[in-house]
Amino acid sequence: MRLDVFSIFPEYLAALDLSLVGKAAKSGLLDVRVHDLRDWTHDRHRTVDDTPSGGGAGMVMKPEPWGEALDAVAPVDGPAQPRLIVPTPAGRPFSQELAYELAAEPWLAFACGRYEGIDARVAEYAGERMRVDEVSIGDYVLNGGEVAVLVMVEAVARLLPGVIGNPESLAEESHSGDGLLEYPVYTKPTSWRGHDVPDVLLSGNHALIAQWRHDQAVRRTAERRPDLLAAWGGVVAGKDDAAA
Ligand SMILES: Nc1cc(-c2ccc3cc[nH]c3c2)n[nH]1
Repeated sequence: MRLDVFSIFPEYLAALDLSLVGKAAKSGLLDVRVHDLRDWTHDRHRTVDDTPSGGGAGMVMKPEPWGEALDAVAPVDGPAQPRLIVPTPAGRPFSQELAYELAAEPWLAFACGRYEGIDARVAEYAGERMRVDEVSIGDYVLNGGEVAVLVMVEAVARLLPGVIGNPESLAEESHSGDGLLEYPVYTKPTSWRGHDVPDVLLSGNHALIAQWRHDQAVRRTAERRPDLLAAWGGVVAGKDDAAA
């Protein structure tokens, strides 16, 4: 997978050189290219923003640098076009389902906005030749798209074959196949500062352990994300079990 990221703070994306994504890039599973949007400005101040049409507070990102950046990185007459992801509080919710969908794309491009956002015509223009998704990573407001891109790139990259060591662990995560939150995990020591690992996990009885983990996942989901439980539609062992 090729990933292009456009930002006026390219150093913000240095985190993509680390850990899982960094290793995937070094191994050739990912081709990560970070671009400074100001490389497509032509004035002495490398201007990327201007006042909002119609008035209002703050500044808006000018369309021209974005148009030139997209044309340079994904030429109109090129052999392929990326899927463009634009982080915004006004976007469709990012989800594990969308992460899996994006992980199947050969080429993603991320447009990091700043100020009050990017001139709306940029997404319109890009939409004439590539798929554009305006995406929110949650109902809270950041100062720019860079953090959202780091979140989405990590969520997507870890789904790529060969990126994480044990693909089986993907199946048991929160928001994975069964729609429940993941169960609590423990390791050694079995007793720590007066807190013990649940006995069932030391029993060696794999059927009992699996049942306990499922029950814990249902309980957690009922307590913390009743909305997911409704969607899950599974039979809760008993009202008391889930709520206790
Ligand atoms: N989910 C979410 C996205 C954002 C976001 C994304 C881009 C920009 C550009 C300027 N402010 C921004 C905020 N906040 N919260």
